[in-house]
Amino acid sequence: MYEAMTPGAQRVLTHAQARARQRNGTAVEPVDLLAGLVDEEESLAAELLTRFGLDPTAILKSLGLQAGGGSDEPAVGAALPGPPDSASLPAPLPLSSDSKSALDHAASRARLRDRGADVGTEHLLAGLLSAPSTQLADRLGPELQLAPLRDHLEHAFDPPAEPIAPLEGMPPLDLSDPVRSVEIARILDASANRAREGLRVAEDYVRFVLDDPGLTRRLKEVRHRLAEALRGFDVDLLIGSRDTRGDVGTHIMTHSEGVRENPRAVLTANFKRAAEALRTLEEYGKLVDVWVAGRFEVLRYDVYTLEKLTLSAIQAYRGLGDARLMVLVGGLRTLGDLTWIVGEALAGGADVIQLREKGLPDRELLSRAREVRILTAQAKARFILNDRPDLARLASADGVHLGQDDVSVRDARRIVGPNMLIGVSTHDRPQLDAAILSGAGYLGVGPVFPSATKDFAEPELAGLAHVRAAAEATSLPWFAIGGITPENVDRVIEGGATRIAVSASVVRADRPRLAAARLRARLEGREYGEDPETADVDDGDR
Ligand SMILES: Cc1ncc(COP(=O)(O)OP(=O)(O)O)c(N)n1
Ligand SMILES: Cc1ncsc1CCOP(=O)(O)O
Ligand SMILES: [Mg+2]
Repeated sequence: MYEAMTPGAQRVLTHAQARARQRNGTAVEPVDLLAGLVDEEESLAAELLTRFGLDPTAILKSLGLQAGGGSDEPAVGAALPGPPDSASLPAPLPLSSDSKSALDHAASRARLRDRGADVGTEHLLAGLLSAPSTQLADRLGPELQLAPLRDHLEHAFDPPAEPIAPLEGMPPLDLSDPVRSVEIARILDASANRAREGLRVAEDYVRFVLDDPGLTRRLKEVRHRLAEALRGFDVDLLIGSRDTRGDVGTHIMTHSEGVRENPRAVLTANFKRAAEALRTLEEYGKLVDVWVAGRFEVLRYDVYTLEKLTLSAIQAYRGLGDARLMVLVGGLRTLGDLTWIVGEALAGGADVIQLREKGLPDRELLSRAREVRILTAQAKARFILNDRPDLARLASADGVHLGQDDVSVRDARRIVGPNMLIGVSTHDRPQLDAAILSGAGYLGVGPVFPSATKDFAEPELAGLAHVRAAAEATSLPWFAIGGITPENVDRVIEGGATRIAVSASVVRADRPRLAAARLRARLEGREYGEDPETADVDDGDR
């Protein structure tokens, strides 16, 4: 197999050997091959990764590896400064069966056009992404989206299609014919405008309706990248070909285009408009330059992702928009203790109850979850179950909360379906960004202070800095958590939090209802006792 590869691809295999040895592996696995591809910096594969926004350093980081770990060993079969001292080289590790399958895929990609072709780094990359057993997408973080590149590579090596015989009476498309190129330029120009406008309308929604800095920044970036990609065309030709008054399409409007029921309908129509326009730019762009066309393809996938993130933010808002005080209940001896404390927290003003039990048998946990479901439904409050998507579904909870070591949002979504809220704990800015991208519906932000409920080592405290970072990053509902009490809650609010999640300061308080009411008052900007509705908290007897 080695001799049928380009020198670059051979070097990749050598790097992969080094990577496998570094992690004390007994065989070269697909992750080693991917790392080997990244190590070979000047290659077609590296160019493709960069073109599809996959930063090589981020890939290595996501695999838990460091840059520069590739081998300095001479490549097998490469032009060498002198003969390799084969006695000093360690015996090569075998390829795992998944790696073999990836190389088989690579070879078949290389030979689609030419049976005698050598396997290059671009084929290796295609093989790695397309061989089902390698499952590289699962190994990489959610911020690294392999799908657009994989889809691109799926047909990148297809043999050129047979030219289609022109239909009787219709001339073939000839771009050297000025009239024809003007027609294509008109299509490209109109689509560029539609894409720009659609993106701008969507950006206005996330900026002014959702007030979401993160989504606004992302949409702006996409608009800028669109402008850059359009520079790949002859801009003068595009504008020169514009004939808005003569465009028959400008006078035709369907009923559905004229009616928008609410701002959300405006949003979805415009995401769709932008994606469709990008598809047109991609398809007709191929007549001008395939590489430029590829950039529109990547942008279209980004638009789909942003549409999904925006719709999740709206859905999360619907579910938790007005919720401010989440109380985590758990560690209670009996069902009676649990129902009492939940009732007190709700009476004091909690609008979300999270059941957080560690170590109860599943059957007991489910039965308690069902009880909390009933109590929260009666009080029109939300119910979140910690850690367990399966039981959250069985108990008809409104949401499930996941930490960094719990199952991923993606896997939880497969269990709970499309509508349940999924909350994610975050302890720093990268986790916050990743949680937003993963489609989380709300976020936990902490620990802000040392907690009496869960032990954290000093360096694990995220502190108020993380609260301030969250306030700047997103409009998704997020709850500051960790050691928050009526005494320190003002500092958290000053840091930008509008919602908090607490446990000990309510559950272990002498008067839980009063504690919840004091926290609630501060979240609403009141002094406790100012509002006649809560001024006289009537604590139930324990
Ligand atoms: C709102 C909220 N934020 C954070 C957490 C903590 O979740 P996790 O990190 O999974 O830790 P455990 O609670 O499972 O110990 C939470 N539960 N709720
Ligand atoms: C589960 C968890 N995760 C971060 S802080 C925390 C505990 C919250 O409880 P408390 O309000 O008692 O600190
Ligand atoms: Mg957890």
